Amino acid sequence: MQKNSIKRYYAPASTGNLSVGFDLLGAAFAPVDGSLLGDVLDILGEAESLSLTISGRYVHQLPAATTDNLVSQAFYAFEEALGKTLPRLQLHLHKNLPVGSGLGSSACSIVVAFYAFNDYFGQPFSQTELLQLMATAEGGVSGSVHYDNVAPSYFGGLQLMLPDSPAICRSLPWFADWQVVLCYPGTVLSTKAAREVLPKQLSLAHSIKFAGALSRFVSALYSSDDVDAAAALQDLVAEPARLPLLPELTALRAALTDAGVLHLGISGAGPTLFAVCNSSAVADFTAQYLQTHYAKNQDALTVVCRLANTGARALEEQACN
Ligand SMILES: Nc1ncnc2c1ncn2[C@@H]1O[C@H](COP(=O)(O)OP(=O)(O)OP(=O)(O)O)[C@@H](O)[C@H]1O
Ligand SMILES: N[C@@H](CCO)C(=O)O
Repeated sequence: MQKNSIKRYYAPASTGNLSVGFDLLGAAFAPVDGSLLGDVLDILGEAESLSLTISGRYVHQLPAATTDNLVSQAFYAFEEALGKTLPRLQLHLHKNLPVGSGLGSSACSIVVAFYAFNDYFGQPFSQTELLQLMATAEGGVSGSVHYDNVAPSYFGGLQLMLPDSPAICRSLPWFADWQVVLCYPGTVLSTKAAREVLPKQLSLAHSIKFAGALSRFVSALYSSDDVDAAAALQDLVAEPARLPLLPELTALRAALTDAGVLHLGISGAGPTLFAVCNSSAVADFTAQYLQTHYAKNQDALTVVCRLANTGARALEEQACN
């Protein structure tokens, strides 16, 4: 029997904001146990028309029509940006991230799709062009263009957005001993809805405080000052407005701070929470604590992670009959 090879691509989960940098900071994460946490896209071959099949733990949270899937939409956006008709692909998405979770689920599917198409069709777009296409697609979902999920999912690491500079974002240092526990409770919170509650304006004093906290965090990273970096992790923009959507946060933060957690914050637009820890013992305790006190149903997901040093990539080619 003849064997065909399928092309397999992966992009990691991400946390936008990282509390201190609303819309300007984002990090990609990978489980400490070496497993993958993100969506996988297979290009099975070419066909007369575009097709998309989907499997995975969170397939039930996706729109029923595959034409509404961001992966299908990414194909047509990629083709339109290229300005020429492309061969139709047979695609299969492994939907491993929960939708409307704050784990950058939409960004993850978008990133893996654009990355895969660019690789498959011979890299017609530069990294910056591809990032812009990803951000535009993400903006179509959330209602406004922000790079803090697509950039880390594409490049990996902790990314600072610099939208007015040619590179759009830059990688920041991180602390080797920092682990991040991600806990998705199993309930859906749409990014669009969580953005509608945000303040439309900030006062001058508030803007200065926000800029000061982000500058303090970035400066602490470059100075290898983990104590000051942890102290700077304060959300002065989104959290006050979103707290009514996540009423458990205050009590969880108090309990986990007592247990040695450096910071507990909202991952992206929520409802996932992220906890920064500087030892495996505290991270493991935190994962158990959040799973017991924050997880709400069978869709819940709690993972102890480290920063993902690599972002979107091709996985080893798979042989199939
Ligand atoms: N492949 C896909 N992955 C994720 N969402 C998809 C996909 N295809 C279509 N969608 C739709 O896109 C929307 C994604 O919503 P939203 O941006 O709130 O989720 P999210 O990306 O998980 O959140 P966040 O950006 O806060 O992490 C949903 O309406 C969902 O049905
Ligand atoms: N910065 C975005 C991230 C969404 O995941 C927000 O908080 O709305």
